[in-house]
Amino acid sequence: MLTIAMPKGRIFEEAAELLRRAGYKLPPEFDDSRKLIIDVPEENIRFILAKPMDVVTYVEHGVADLGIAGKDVMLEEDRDVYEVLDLKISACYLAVAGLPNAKAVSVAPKIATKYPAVASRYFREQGEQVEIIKLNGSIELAPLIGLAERIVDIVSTGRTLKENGLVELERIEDITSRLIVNPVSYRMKDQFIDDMVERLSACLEGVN
Ligand SMILES: Nc1ncnc2c1ncn2[C@@H]1O[C@H](COP(=O)(O)OP(=O)(O)OP(=O)(O)O)[C@@H](O)[C@H]1O
Ligand SMILES: O=P(O)(O)OC[C@H]1O[C@H](OP(=O)(O)OP(=O)(O)O)[C@H](O)[C@@H]1O
Repeated sequence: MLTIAMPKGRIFEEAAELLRRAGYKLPPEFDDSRKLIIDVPEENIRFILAKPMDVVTYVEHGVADLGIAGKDVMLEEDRDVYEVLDLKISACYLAVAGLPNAKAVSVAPKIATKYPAVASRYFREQGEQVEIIKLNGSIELAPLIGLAERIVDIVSTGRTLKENGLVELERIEDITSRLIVNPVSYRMKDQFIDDMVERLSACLEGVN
């Protein structure tokens, strides 16, 4: 039996839809349940429903063979898992944003973000010394209340930036969700995993 860590929240619906298009018969309870473990015996699959940031932890520790995780999480976490397929769902991007016409700060401007590793790496590559402030959500608040000069956050429609009077300053990286695999599972259950990768790839053909 394969165990797949599925992210709750935004990614869930698109991921479930993709699995169904690939021919996996997911029961109706899948879409509207508070259960955290859902067995689908007909497919020989157990799904565990986890927070998006935790999916990679379950897969790294081998309690899930596979998982679906945003590239943003992969970039932030640097875990020992294989990324085997770009599922091309839940598209968004990471960007630097701030108030328009903000005055330049001479030493180490403060950057608020849920992605401290991504932000540190980005500004190091830019040769800019910054101070990173880790937040867990509502990142756009930080420049509005003077906690930070800029933010690094996910942008999708751009609505949150706009409605809070912020502007995008630099685009860091495009993000989509990825199929990730535990390295040991990859060797032990390879034909099951290869089959899933093949079926999902076939669905994605022609998707840009
Ligand atoms: N507009 C968006 N904002 C945030 N994440 C997005 C957006 N669009 C797509 N994504 C993808 O969805 C994932 C986040 O999903 P979701 O918003 O459900 O979780 P979360 O808010 O990060 O989790 P938590 O409940 O821990 O705060 C991201 O990792 C990213 O890959
Ligand atoms: O460009 P948009 O379509 O407006 O989407 C981007 C916003 O969505 C996410 O926040 P989320 O709704 O997950 O809330 P959070 O701030 O609590 O993480 C992200 O952190 C941005 O704030």
